[in-house]
Amino acid sequence: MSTAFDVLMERGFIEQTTHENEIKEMFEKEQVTFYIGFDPTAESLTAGHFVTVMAMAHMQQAGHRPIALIGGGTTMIGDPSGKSDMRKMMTTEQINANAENFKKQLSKLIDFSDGKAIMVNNADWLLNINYIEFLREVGVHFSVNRMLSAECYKSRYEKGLTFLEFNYMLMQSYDFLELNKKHNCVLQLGGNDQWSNILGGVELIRRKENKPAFGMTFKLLTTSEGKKMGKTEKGAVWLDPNKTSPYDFYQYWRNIEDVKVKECLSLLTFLPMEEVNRLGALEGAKINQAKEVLAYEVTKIVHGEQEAQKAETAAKSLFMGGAKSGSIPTTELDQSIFEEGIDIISLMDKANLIQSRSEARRLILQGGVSVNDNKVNDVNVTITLSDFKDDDTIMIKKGKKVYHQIKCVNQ
Ligand SMILES: N[C@@H](Cc1ccc(O)cc1)C(=O)O
Repeated sequence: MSTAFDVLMERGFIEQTTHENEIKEMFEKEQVTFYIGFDPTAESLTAGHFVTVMAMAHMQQAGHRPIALIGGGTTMIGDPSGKSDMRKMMTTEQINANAENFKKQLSKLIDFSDGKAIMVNNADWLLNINYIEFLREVGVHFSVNRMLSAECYKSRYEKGLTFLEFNYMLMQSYDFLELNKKHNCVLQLGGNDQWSNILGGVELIRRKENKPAFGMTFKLLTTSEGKKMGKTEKGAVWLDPNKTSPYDFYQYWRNIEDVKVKECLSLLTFLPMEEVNRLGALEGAKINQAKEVLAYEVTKIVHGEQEAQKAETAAKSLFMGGAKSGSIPTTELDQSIFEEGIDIISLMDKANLIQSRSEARRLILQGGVSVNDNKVNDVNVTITLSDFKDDDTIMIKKGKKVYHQIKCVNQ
């Protein structure tokens, strides 16, 4: 029997664990109550939160009990972990409104019926803390020297870390202690940027209560350039359909970089690993099949099957509609060119789509060129025979409106 730990490990979620062997053993023996915190700093959860939500869902499916903590109290402070600037201070009204949205979204993704999961808001205990009592009970267990060397604050020393934010770690640690006492919560999970905050809570419970407590962090999804995934030129990819339409949401995953497809299938869908491995091994033009499955599955989880189907149909018909209308300018090129392979810029040049190679390069880097509905991310990408569809054509899209067909002919 594979445990929740095995599942998360096999799917590539786990980045760091505090006590790996004990955690493994615990997962084998008992139902574990664990928690993940979400600070309602915006109107909606984002694609960035989605990895941790998926981990929560896998844990729940394996029979463990999630606590989703909404950080109504911690958001009053603002987590400085990994941030180069201090966040704008938010009003209580903003925080409460966002918290309501977070609750609704989480309730769609995790099963909260019959106590199978618990939702809490740390405003309920943090807002009433007595300063002196808190310092004597909690503050006494934290070493300022150690806190100053924590990885998560490194990026802040240039611009300065305020005392307000410096307290954040203690607040999050206190949450874990509170949940440990109230709900017997023994494990905190989170993105890898949360490692120091999680460690703070683990050590607080161990010192103050003399009880076991554990922490584990997950991989953060990044692009091949190391930037946070789930962001577009227009901003974050939101889970709220009013902020990012199910169609745009679908298209984001449909146009993901080739090298990220397998990782996303593994972390963001429930497909069995055999299927993830099969799809992840597809190459050349076939990788588009894998991207279609990814986009469909992620959209289904977040927006439901109907919206996923609609988005898929719309994406396909937009592309096919363009291709079939007949009015699309077409350039015929000999098959030998594609047997050898031709780089995208030279191909666009042959089709008279560009004034200069530097224009083409700029366009591609801005994400303004796609081939067969796949964004070209690399100026050196080579087009070969395998990119052609059954009717010997490929579609190049330049900017928002210019479609151009390349027909492969055998002269
Ligand atoms: N600090 C976490 C959110 C969080 C808040 C309170 C907690 O107890 C745990 C986690 C984040 O920024 O993502």
